[in-house]
Amino acid sequence: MIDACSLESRPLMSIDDALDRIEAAIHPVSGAEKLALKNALGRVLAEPVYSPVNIPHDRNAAMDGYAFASCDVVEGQAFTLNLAGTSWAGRPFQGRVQPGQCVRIFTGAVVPEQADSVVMQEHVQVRDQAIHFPADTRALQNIRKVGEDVKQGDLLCVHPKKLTAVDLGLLASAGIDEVAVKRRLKIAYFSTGDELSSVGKPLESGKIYDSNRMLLGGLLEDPCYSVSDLGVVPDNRHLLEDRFIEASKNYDVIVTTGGASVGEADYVKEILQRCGEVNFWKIAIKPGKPLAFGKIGSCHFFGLPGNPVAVVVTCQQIVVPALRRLSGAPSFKALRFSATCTTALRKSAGRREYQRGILSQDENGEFWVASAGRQGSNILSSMSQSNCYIILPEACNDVQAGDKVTVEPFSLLI
Ligand SMILES: Nc1nc2c(c(=O)[nH]1)N[C@H]1C(S)=C(S)[C@@H](COP(=O)(O)OP(=O)(O)OC[C@H]3O[C@@H](n4cnc5c(N)ncnc54)[C@H](O)[C@@H]3O)O[C@H]1N2
Ligand code: MOO
Repeated sequence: MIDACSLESRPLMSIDDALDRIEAAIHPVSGAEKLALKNALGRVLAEPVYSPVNIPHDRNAAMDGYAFASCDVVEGQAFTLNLAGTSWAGRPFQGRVQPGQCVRIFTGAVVPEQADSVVMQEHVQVRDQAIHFPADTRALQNIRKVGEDVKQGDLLCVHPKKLTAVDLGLLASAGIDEVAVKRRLKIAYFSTGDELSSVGKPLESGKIYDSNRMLLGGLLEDPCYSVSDLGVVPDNRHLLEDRFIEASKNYDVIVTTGGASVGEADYVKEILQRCGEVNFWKIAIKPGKPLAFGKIGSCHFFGLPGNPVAVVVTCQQIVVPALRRLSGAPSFKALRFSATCTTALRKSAGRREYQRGILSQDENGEFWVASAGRQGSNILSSMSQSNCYIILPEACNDVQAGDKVTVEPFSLLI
């Protein structure tokens, strides 16, 4: 698709252009499967769901109290009605409410057909079977109408939608016990590098523990993905090429880390070019510059840089949005807003930087952010201590304490 030499000499592509190229290259999977509702949390709905019923199904009481007919009320006058029986939630009153009668009723219980009002029990006086209603009793209150939440035939859940706990509750309230969801994506990831040793083994001289597979395993945890850890592949052209080709036959997406740059043992982009297509390589972000995106056969390929923080940033900012698109989920924009930076930040113009920050909110609602410390793309400890990205635009230089910066919290809870 693109030749290697021209890739080397180009100015770096912006992350916005890279995201546009990914959007153009990736189309949602078409396969779907039926799932029991209780197993569908986090999955992407494959078709819209309409309600087969009215919710509520029956008129029912919103309060514990007494149900009566408004025609028994003379406005502005106290009145007394005789108790005809009880309507329990799940066990409706079976008889007819005659003029001059009322029914004991509990929240959620069906309101007898002849009644149109419920008064809270705190507002009446009970003497034997006679219920005394005060002069200020209001009729036509405290009744939930048939279909007031959802009407039969209404759209319950739009598609595409990633089903939340609330959606499952809503679908259950309509009696739906099975939904059609998009099939799960098959994703493989592996680390590349001769220096890597898996955790659990003693560390030989010159080796480091492989943290990237642990990172990716966590970052790619999602009910829409079936994720396979394919281990560590050494820096060997033939082995790597074999692994790429083999994995591309069995997975929708391959994510690798390491070997994406220009060192003598960095083979990822070269092999991707030989056995597939490179869509782009290198983007103007820090960390994460030497990211390679392309395809081998029908399998999408993300070659992430080896530095662990670059893995986190590229996975969150680039791979996850791409996977969401492929899974059929609607696109999702992370919340970004302005905060006052309390520390100076080093930055040179050129690449967009995703610095690690610690965000807080004061009692006046103002947002403040401080650097989480050292920003090297090998410094995973400051990433672990941070709770947001401080996003510094390409053209931005050093930031002074007191400057406004854009932040993106890792979660909505800071
Ligand atoms: N001459 C240049 N050198 C480098 C450039 C450049 O443009 N010109 N870019 C730098 C940038 S930016 C990055 S990011 C790294 C990325 O390099 P690679 O993707 O080729 O990654 P490696 O060289 O394999 O590893 C980099 C670093 O990360 C450690 N690593 C690798 N895998 C793991 C793992 N699974 N767990 C933990 N740590 C890992 C590795 O040991 C290296 O220290 O290139 C710069 N160089
Ligand atoms: O892009 Mo690298 O991740 O800056 O260090």
